[in-house]
Amino acid sequence: MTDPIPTLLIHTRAELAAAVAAATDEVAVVMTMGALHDGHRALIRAARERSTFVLVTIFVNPLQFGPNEDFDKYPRTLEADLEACRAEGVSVVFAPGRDEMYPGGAPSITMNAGPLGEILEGASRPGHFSGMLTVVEKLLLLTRADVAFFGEKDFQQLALIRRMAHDLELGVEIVAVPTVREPDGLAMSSRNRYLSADERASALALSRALREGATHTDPDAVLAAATKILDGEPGIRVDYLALTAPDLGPAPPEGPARLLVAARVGSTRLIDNVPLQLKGH
Ligand SMILES: Nc1ncnc2c1ncn2[C@@H]1O[C@H](COP(=O)(O)OP(=O)(O)OP(=O)(O)O)[C@@H](O)[C@H]1O
Ligand SMILES: CC(C)(CO)[C@@H](O)C(=O)[O-]
Ligand code: BAL
Repeated sequence: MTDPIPTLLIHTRAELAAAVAAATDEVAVVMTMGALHDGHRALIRAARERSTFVLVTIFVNPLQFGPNEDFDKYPRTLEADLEACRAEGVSVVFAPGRDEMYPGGAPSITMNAGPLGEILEGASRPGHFSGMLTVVEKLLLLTRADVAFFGEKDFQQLALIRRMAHDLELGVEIVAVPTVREPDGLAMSSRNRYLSADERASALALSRALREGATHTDPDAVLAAATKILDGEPGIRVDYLALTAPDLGPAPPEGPARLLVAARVGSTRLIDNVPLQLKGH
């Protein structure tokens, strides 16, 4: 059903300030890099349940891409994104250009993601989390967000944003939304559109491995079951398979814990994770 309030598309900080000043409800923010899919729409719906004023940001942030990553080819689909936002009753879409986000060029002062920014995704993508946190912090301030919604699909990102909000007293509530999957289990991701049919079939090994691992309650059995499936799929190159606690520290003997995976399928890098119920032993 289309919301009766038309979605406003804006590109500048001045327009954003005016839109936020006119808000008559909590400012509920969903940050994205565009190429919206049903995972993003779940975030938007969660935000809509919370507030009548939902603000979606669309910005492919150059600061969080490494020199050999996919910044240039990252899908940019503003018209379709706007349609999705209209259908979900979004009040405002803020889609700034690079100069609007980083006037004067790349900032000389950026966020430090700390030790949690160095492991897993951070080890494979140096500087990624510093760039991500820098833009998230700027967007939280520019939107004057009361509450912001992030997907569990990017679990380490979510953990870091929570920690930044806590450690720096940002005064914003961070809400996590569970991962939305395709019917066959593949976690939705804008990068799935890079996959050929064969690569997509290979990519299913990630969710299958996590699902199989999560049927076990002993950490060694979890890892062994997941590894067996990943090793049996020649079309992927595993970057890491890791069992961690919710804050991404070492896993405790009792749950809750999480199983995370990252792998390359052709030239596409995908990530996924699931919660675990571990038993003490
Ligand atoms: N399948 C999903 N389920 C729930 N949330 C998701 C899903 N995919 C992305 N999100 C969330 O949407 C927000 C914006 O993510 P982003 O625009 O990077 O999309 P993406 O699909 O993760 O893209 P990519 O993985 O290609 O970078 C993030 O909070 C992210 O965790
Ligand atoms: C949070 C985010 C929008 C910051 O650029 C991005 O990392 C993403 O889309 O997950
Ligand atoms: N989806 C997380 C943002 C990134 O991969 O750059």
